[in-house]
Amino acid sequence: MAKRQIPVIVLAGFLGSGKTTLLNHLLRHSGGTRIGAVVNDFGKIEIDAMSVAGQVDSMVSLGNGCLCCAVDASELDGFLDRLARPAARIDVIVIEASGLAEPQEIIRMILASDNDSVVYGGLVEVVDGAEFSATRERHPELDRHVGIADLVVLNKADRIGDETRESLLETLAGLAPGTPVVPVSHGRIDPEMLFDRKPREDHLEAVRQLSFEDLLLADDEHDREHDHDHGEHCGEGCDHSGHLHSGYESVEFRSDTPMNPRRLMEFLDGRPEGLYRMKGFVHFGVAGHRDKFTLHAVGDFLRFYRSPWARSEERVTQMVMIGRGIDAGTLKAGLEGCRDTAPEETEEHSMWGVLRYAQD
Ligand SMILES: Nc1nc2c(ncn2[C@@H]2O[C@H](COP(=O)(O)OP(=O)(O)OP(=O)(O)O)[C@@H](O)[C@H]2O)c(=O)[nH]1
Repeated sequence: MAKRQIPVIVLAGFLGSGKTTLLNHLLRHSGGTRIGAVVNDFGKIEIDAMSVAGQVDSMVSLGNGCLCCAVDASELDGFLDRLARPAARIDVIVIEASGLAEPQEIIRMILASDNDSVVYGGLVEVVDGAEFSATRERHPELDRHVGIADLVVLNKADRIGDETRESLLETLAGLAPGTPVVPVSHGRIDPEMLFDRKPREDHLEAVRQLSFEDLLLADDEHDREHDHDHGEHCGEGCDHSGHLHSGYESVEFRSDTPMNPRRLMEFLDGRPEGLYRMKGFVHFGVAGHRDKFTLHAVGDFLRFYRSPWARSEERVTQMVMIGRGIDAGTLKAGLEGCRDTAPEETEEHSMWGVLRYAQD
């Protein structure tokens, strides 16, 4: 009998298009299918990895830099080996590329892998319905990404009208003739479009039999060992010219001191144009608002998602900012100026500005 190979699906799409949202949707609706995820964050603080962890059967994180530029593909190979080993009983592997990755480079790495337990399973390109037209003007490379996709997900359908949607569908059909394009909101595609779901009972059985602690622990160790300083850009020694991420940099910010809501909103309102993407978690510590506020900014879009902190979670603010022509020093200084050493004295109405953009 032929050996069963595990499909490796690449999930790509520009910054903030909804890849993590789609991956989380797949993980929640996988039925009995065991998904292994490889998450590639562009910034040093692994916000995407943190947003996916806990929902997935097994995850490895390729943080800090762009996978597509890895000089040495063996790191990805090592991760694929780990996820594909029979004991992990993974049915499908999804690689969430960073929002600035060149998908064809990742596909090339998968095809070049000498692991015969895995097989390239296709490219899913997520398109941000609200931003695509503008982003495409700045980054004509995106047309090529759509062109090589096996499935195009026109996401954020809820943010566009019928006319825009029809016009985008037409544009996408022109860029990828014959490729299915599915308009959705919040990445809610039918998982069967990507893989055959197995019955739930088998899944429960599998979960009972297996612990993935070892994999996660091994990842931590691996991350420590490979804490190579790629610099705040992608890396030295790789030729980025013509790559989507050329000129982009990421800036990280972390604070144990809570943030003042009013000052943070002023900072966000005045964020520079080149700062396209922000994501992270904010701790305000203001009475009545001591929850975790997950922050997402994509272009002009800004949203806080409010949720309780997990018991084990540190109450810290962590943020990644990605953009072009941004000044790391100015951004960090701006955020440092938002720190609030006495949040207990901050009046509750200071939160109003934040709450206007918040949802539970
Ligand atoms: N209104 C709306 N918001 C969405 C939809 N899908 C995702 N979002 C929001 O868009 C923001 C970015 O979503 P992510 O899933 O983090 O995007 P991403 O592609 O993983 O982002 P990067 O990894 O930074 O490239 C978040 O605030 C999501 O909640 C959608 O269909 N509609």
